[in-house]
Amino acid sequence: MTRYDLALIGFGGVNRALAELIAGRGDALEAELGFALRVVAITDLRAGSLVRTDGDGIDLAPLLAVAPGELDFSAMDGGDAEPRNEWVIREVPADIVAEATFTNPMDGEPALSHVRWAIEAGKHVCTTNKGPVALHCRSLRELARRHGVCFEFEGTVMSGTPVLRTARRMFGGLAVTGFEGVLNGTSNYVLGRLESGLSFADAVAEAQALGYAEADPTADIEGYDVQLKVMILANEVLGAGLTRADVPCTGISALTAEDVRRAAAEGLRWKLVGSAARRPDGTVEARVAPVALPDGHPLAGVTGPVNTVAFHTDLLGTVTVGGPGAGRVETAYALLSDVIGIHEQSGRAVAGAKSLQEAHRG
Ligand SMILES: NC(=O)C1=CN([C@@H]2O[C@H](COP(=O)(O)OP(=O)(O)OC[C@H]3O[C@@H](n4cnc5c(N)ncnc54)[C@H](OP(=O)(O)O)[C@@H]3O)[C@@H](O)[C@H]2O)C=CC1
Ligand SMILES: N[C@@H](CC=O)C(=O)O
Repeated sequence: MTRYDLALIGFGGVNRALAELIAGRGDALEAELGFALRVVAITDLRAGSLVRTDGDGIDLAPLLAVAPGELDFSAMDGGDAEPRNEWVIREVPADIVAEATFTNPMDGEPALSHVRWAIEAGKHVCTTNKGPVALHCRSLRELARRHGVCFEFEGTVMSGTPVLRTARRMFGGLAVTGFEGVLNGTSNYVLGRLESGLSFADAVAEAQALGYAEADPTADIEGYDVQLKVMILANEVLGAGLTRADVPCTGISALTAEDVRRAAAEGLRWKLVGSAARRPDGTVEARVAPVALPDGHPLAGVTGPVNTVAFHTDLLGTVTVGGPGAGRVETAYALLSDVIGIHEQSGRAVAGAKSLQEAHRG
């Protein structure tokens, strides 16, 4: 039976939920997926680092019993008060690094370094962190290719909803000409709560408590989170090569509760829409802006933390993908789907190597 040893970098909502998945249904996953998962290292800004590479690795249940803000690895066997990220990523023997620290829309750090260190150390990486993917995907992919490892990031767009894999695997032979979508769970949740009478501040606080918001919710409200997601989608699906400067961005902070309620009374729904379209000269135009959509519009009915993106294609017309856009468990599932993707690719690599050996022998 194959086993993957995981190092979790950042132990907030998402990686904690991944640990819960592994602790709660590891055996069922093993039976269904054909591989076991063992967590051998965890680092976190506040909790420090914890490394156990013997036996079953880190015993997750006692950690998960401690409230998130109160975890302290320093007194534990294999623990340290410092988050020794570089040492853990480079030196601790793990197969896969799961990166889920905060998204930095300016330069992608510290996650960019975490991803680079892992790849340089010959480890597969999966991340939900939009910074390194939106800003440095091409160079990280090339680095991963050179080191023969996988670089996976399904959770960076629409959380656990498999929009990137759908576009990559299912759109072969189609020309995608553009897309538009509701791509941020927090702002969409906030707009809905404003409509039902809540204040802006209370609606944002709810989204934070529910695990939808970024560590700094300004990114959700001012649209930077969607800007990164539009870059990732456009670069992956349209081959665009967009930078932040190419994606003008307006968030929802200028909208008042009164604006939202008045629009609703007139049959309009304010949505924060991210879009990209191929111009006739082949370049790609993209933007993020709030739009008041008429009730019948396919994106007008997208509520709460749900996200939806409509891809425009030549052969199928519009293809719409929808599902959870935020949430701890939903995003942890994206990491699990990345691990499954790594398993499939490793399987293919092993099968390829075997058939090559067989060809040489034969
Ligand atoms: N939650 C969601 O719905 C989704 C989240 N994402 C992305 O996933 C990532 C994680 O999200 P989430 O778990 O919700 O965020 P959290 O803020 O809950 O967790 C991030 C954790 O990483 C820790 N951390 C920050 N910097 C470092 C560092 N340098 N070294 C070690 N640990 C560090 C934080 O510590 P401290 O709290 O002390 O700062 C925190 O515990 C983010 O990049 C987010 O954008 C993507 C899709 C959906
Ligand atoms: N803060 C983000 C989380 C997922 O990327 C959102 O609200 O959509």
